[in-house]
Amino acid sequence: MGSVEAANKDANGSLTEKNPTVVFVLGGPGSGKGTQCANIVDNFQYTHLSAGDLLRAEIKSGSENGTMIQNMIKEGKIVPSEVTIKLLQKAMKESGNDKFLIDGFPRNEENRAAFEKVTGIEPAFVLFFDCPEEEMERRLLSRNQGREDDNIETIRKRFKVFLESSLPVINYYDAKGKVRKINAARSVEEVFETVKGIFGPKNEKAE
Ligand SMILES: Nc1ncnc2c1ncn2[C@@H]1O[C@H](COP(=O)(O)OP(=O)(O)OP(=O)(O)O)[C@@H](O)[C@H]1O
Ligand SMILES: Nc1ccn([C@@H]2O[C@H](COP(=O)(O)O)[C@@H](O)[C@H]2O)c(=O)n1
Repeated sequence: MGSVEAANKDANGSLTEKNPTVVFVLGGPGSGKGTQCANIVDNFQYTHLSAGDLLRAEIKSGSENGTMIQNMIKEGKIVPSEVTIKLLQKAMKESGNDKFLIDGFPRNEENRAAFEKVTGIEPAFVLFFDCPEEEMERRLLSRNQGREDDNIETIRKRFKVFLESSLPVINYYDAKGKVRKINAARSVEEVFETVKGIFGPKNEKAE
């Protein structure tokens, strides 16, 4: 048996010897996080969990939190950690995997500290997709997925929240040497070449 110090908590917050590997995937709205996560899942043994997708699914499910979440998303605000972390824990448990790309989380200091406290999990590293606002704005306005927050008014609010609340989280992990910063203002293929180099051959899926 390993030491308790070496142990993590499982998705329900109980101590376990199992060590899930978590990679946080961060970057501004429209920087290409979801697109690159899909490529990573195709090539490596990771499960992709998008906090935004989980919150949108929660609205659709008719949950009692649905209206609150919908209003927060429309305003580009960050939903309280308690809600998002519960959704992430459930999805982690249901996946049966132990390697996760957690996309769009932690979005602020409250998200970061609460996740660490509740799960005991520290990320292996943090992918940071760095992209100029003008490019992110162009991408979001032509995404055409019917998202209620892909309008110029909400996009501006999301950019502000990214700068004020999410960048400090990236800086926190950068000070710990955990950030892998990627120039996201290139083609999807070029960005993925860099991403592949970060994951390396170890977790690559067999052909
Ligand atoms: N490197 C790229 N070059 C051009 N367009 C891209 C690139 N990466 C993604 N896109 C497109 O930009 C849009 C936003 O990409 P994506 O949804 O992956 O971003 P995101 O960071 O996950 O956004 P959000 O945080 O808003 O969910 C999509 O329409 C996607 O097809
Ligand atoms: N940790 C998070 C992640 C997302 N949200 C809310 O969802 C919106 C959309 O997120 P995407 O990652 O899909 O762009 C985001 O603007 C927030 O309103 C959240 O609250 N907490």
